[in-house]
Amino acid sequence: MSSEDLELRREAVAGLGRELRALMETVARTETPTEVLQELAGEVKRLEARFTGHRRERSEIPSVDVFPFGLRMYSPATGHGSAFAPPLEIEEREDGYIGRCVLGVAHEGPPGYAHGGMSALLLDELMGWACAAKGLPAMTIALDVRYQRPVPVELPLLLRAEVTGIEGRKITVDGTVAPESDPDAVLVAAQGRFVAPDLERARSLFPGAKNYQA
Ligand SMILES: CCCCCCCCCCCCCCCC(=O)SCCNC(=O)CCNC(=O)[C@H](O)C(C)(C)COP(=O)(O)OP(=O)(O)OC[C@H]1O[C@@H](n2cnc3c(N)ncnc32)[C@H](O)[C@@H]1OP(=O)(O)O
Repeated sequence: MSSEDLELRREAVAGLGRELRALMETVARTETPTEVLQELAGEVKRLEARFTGHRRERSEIPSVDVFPFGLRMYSPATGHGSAFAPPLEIEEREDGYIGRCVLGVAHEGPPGYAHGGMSALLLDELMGWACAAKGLPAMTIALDVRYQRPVPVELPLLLRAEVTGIEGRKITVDGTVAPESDPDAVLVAAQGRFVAPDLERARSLFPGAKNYQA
């Protein structure tokens, strides 16, 4: 695919993702009549049939992605093509990574607050980016999440992740979730342990990743 075609496709994937997220939020909030819901289910099913062409296999890397060090368009945390992702917008800083997002009612656990799994998901992802920035694309082996205060939905959030230790292929990372307006008022604090798989293990886990060098 030419670079212009790739850019166009990424824009199309992101555009569809944006509309799907808006739809998920509407669905999670609606009290529309039952018969309308029944009709809409049929319409959505018909829409699904319009996704023709190649359907990627389990381990296949999407044509719009850069794996393992880059863009993941369908990541449930950062993917602009994902209906489920907030999506988390991430930015590299000198001391690690920060992420920004606003969660919706579709991400609710307790009414008005985010599901605890969402905080864990977003922190896990951001911590993974912090590992990759050290040249160690890694997988989580442990995640200790402390929920200090509930995370309101519809509130701009600031997430931080910082590598605190590297021992061979093992990495420890600290992460937090806070309101963007008050970054010191930590709502969730986490510590993650990651392992960068060795080359042989990485090749067998991710057969779709071409030309990967450790
Ligand atoms: C081709 C491209 C490649 C790219 C590379 C990956 C990129 C990836 C991108 C993911 C994008 C981010 C997304 C968010 C992060 C997820 O969500 S990751 C998904 C959740 N995590 C998992 O599924 C991981 C499951 N665990 C595993 O598959 C294996 O443990 C791993 C992580 C592949 C490591 O396997 P390995 O390379 O064979 O490591 P191994 O030699 O057994 O162990 C190395 C050291 O780590 C320790 N260790 C390993 N596993 C564990 C464990 N589970 N518990 C405790 N200690 C452990 C060992 O004891 C050993 O310690 P030492 O003896 O050296 O002191």
